[in-house]
Amino acid sequence: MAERNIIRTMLVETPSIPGNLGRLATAIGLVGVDIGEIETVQVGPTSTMRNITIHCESEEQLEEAVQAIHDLDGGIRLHAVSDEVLKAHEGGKIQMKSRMDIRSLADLRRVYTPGVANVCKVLEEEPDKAWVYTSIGNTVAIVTDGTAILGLGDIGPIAGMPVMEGKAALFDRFVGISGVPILLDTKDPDEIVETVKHISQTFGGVLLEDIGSPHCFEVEERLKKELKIPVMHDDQHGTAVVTLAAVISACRSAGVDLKEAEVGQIGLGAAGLAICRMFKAYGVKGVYGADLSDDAKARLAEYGGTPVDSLSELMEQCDIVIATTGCPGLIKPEMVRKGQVILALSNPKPEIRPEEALKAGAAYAADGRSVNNVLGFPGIFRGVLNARAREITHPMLVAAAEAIANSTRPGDLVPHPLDPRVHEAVTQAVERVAREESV
Ligand SMILES: NC(=O)c1ccc[n+]([C@@H]2O[C@H](COP(=O)([O-])OP(=O)(O)OC[C@H]3O[C@@H](n4cnc5c(N)ncnc54)[C@H](O)[C@@H]3O)[C@@H](O)[C@H]2O)c1
Ligand SMILES: O=C(O)C[C@H](O)C(=O)O
Ligand SMILES: [Mg+2]
Repeated sequence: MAERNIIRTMLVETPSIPGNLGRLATAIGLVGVDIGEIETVQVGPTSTMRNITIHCESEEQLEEAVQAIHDLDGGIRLHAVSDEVLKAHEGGKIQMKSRMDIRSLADLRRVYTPGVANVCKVLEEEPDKAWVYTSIGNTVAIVTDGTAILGLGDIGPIAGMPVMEGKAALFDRFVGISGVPILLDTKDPDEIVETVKHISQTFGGVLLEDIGSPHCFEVEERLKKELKIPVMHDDQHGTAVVTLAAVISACRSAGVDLKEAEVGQIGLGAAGLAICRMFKAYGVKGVYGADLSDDAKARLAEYGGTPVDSLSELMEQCDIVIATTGCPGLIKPEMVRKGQVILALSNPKPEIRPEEALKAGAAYAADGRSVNNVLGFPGIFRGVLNARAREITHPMLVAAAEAIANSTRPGDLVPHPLDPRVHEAVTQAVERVAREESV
């Protein structure tokens, strides 16, 4: 099936004559557009108004659908076409809310002055109690400099805010953590590190998001060293955790020993390099990697991977291929080898669509919508915050990957992100390792 990323809602009026809705649906379907929800908004004496959600491959296809409805006779009328996704973003996706009700003067005095002063004094004497008497221990900064927003590139922090708000919404929804987006107007590693250090007391942890390579490596390493709270670059380690989980599942289903498999990676930036490091540490012997940048390939070699110059050579050689380039359509169906596992993880569009890869002979294929770090980062942070761990360690990440793989139904590569059990399983696994490490 083709990628249908353009989602619109059409407000259509149909005269109340049986068969009209069928004619309308047929006209839309004939131009190749998918129909999603249909909501009846008004039933009048002579006609019915409905909101019809459609999923299109391109703007041209959307135009064709609009024209097809205009061409219908019998009084069917298209009143409006709206972008519901854009509309859903009006006002933003998150907000800071009070957990206390303030209705009486007594409430006011408890929440605010003078009552609050006593709490301040308690914390002055014992700052550690901030984890009990403030929201710090349940709040994570989501920090970006806007340099690698999804696969859209260096589009700046403001353009990246919808992604950061999305991550905050996921934190809240899956593990009850308050995520606070922080947009940095600098790409300079020294300035990023200094800024995050100066604001870090506000938070129980720091999630670095969509910070491009190679400066993301230095930024994360320095912050991990200099801060007393857990820091994780999601695009590196969140992605590596989920990728390892998907590959463990694929190998289980196929009866293949992952350690003996040949793994090929296309794109060795933040995500790609961390995946290589994770696989090598897991004991995978053959990790091969291609990238446009020689520096990126040199970094792969430092971690024990083998750089490869040609994409087709890599595709030919490897049992498992993982792409994180941000380059849609980079893998052509004719490059796919029968029986391969293909994870084309770039968002918003993959290097090859799973349907295409499977048709071309892949045994398992997935894209970045399902093999997505949303399966990892919420539970990883919940786990370390529960245990009050000061850092996120490699054994915690491996435990998270195994928890995700163990929560996967036979035949699937990863669990569904809306299944609360996966976030609970990751939380418990990470918390257990964190507590073991602290004794
Ligand atoms: N599914 C997920 O959970 C997930 C997580 C993180 C990143 N990603 C996706 O991975 C992609 C990369 O993200 P990143 O943070 O690693 O970015 P990045 O900029 O750090 O790395 C991208 C790398 O790909 C290389 N590259 C670009 N075009 C290439 C080509 N044609 N052939 C070979 N190499 C090429 C670049 O040189 C760079 O080293 C993005 O599209 C992002 O959405 C997905
Ligand atoms: O944001 C996502 O959906 C995953 C990942 O962090 C990415 O940058 O693509
Ligand atoms: Mg990201």
